[in-house]
Amino acid sequence: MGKPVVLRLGCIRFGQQKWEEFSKTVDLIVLDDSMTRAEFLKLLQDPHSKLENVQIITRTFLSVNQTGRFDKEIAEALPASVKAIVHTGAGYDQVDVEHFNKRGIQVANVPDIVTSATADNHVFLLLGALRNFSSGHRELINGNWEKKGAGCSVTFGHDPVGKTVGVLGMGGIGRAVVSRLQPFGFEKFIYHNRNRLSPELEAGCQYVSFDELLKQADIISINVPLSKATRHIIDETAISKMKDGVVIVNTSRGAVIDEQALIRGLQSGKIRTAGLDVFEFEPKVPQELIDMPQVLSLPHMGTYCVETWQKMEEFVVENAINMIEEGKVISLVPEQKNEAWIKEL
Ligand SMILES: O=CC(=O)O
Repeated sequence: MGKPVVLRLGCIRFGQQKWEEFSKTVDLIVLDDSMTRAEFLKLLQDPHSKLENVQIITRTFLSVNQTGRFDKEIAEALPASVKAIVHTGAGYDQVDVEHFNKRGIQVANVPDIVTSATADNHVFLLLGALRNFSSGHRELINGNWEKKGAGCSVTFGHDPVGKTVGVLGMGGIGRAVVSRLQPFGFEKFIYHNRNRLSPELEAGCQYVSFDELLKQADIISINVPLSKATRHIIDETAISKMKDGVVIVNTSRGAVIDEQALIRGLQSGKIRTAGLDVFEFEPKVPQELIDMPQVLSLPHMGTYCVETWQKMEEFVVENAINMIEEGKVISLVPEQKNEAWIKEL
């Protein structure tokens, strides 16, 4: 029997050693970076192409630039040999799981490894937005400190004291954000999830409805995955229910917020400041958001730490090895866990 065939989409940055060892045990296919979606689809459908027997496909977030989303069209075009898609990241919104389900293809992500780095990034943006550090940073970079003197024209920020943080999405990352923020002296932590957590996981945070969270929070910390249910969950209506001068922090996915509504909210002052790592149409960022000094922004760097990234890339290999040896990935995405065909494996 030949070696298992693995297709890797996207490049490896820090986990080369593990990938190199792995590549000795499999037939690893790496496609050219310049490949387009049309070329990828053509290759998948060609019965004589090198992808004919591929069993496992690993992909990175940025490989979407070559292949586009892993949607119905790709799911249906995959050769029958494909048994698993392993995504290098926690958020797998680029993969429409239902269509892979229909074909009995397992989908895996990298859940826990990203938690600390993403939560650190969130806390940086939250404190930075609360303190209006983006405004100060721009004054310094633009030379206004020297010209105008101490304080120049920076807008003052606010203390954590007396403020309520509303956490939308208290999964692993939301909880890590709360535990990091607790020593800073915030007044209260409230959260909203589809389901209430156990008291142990709540760790002193109060469970509230979505509307109550919007109404009570001085700072809204967004940590929900992007899905049909959460796309534009923060829209014009939601923003209108928030406190005047609210701070919004988003490190999950841009499309959780209606970006145009966010811009209007910032322009009117309803939203005082925002800390953003993610944008609705990445890598495109609206000029309004770039120009506003009250927006502290990063180009989706939540997991960009050498150590975290290396572990993510290595975990993808572990998932692939488990698939080869046991017929199952390690970290199956939650929506597949109760599928009958999975239970039979
Ligand atoms: O955005 C990063 C991730 O989903 O891991």
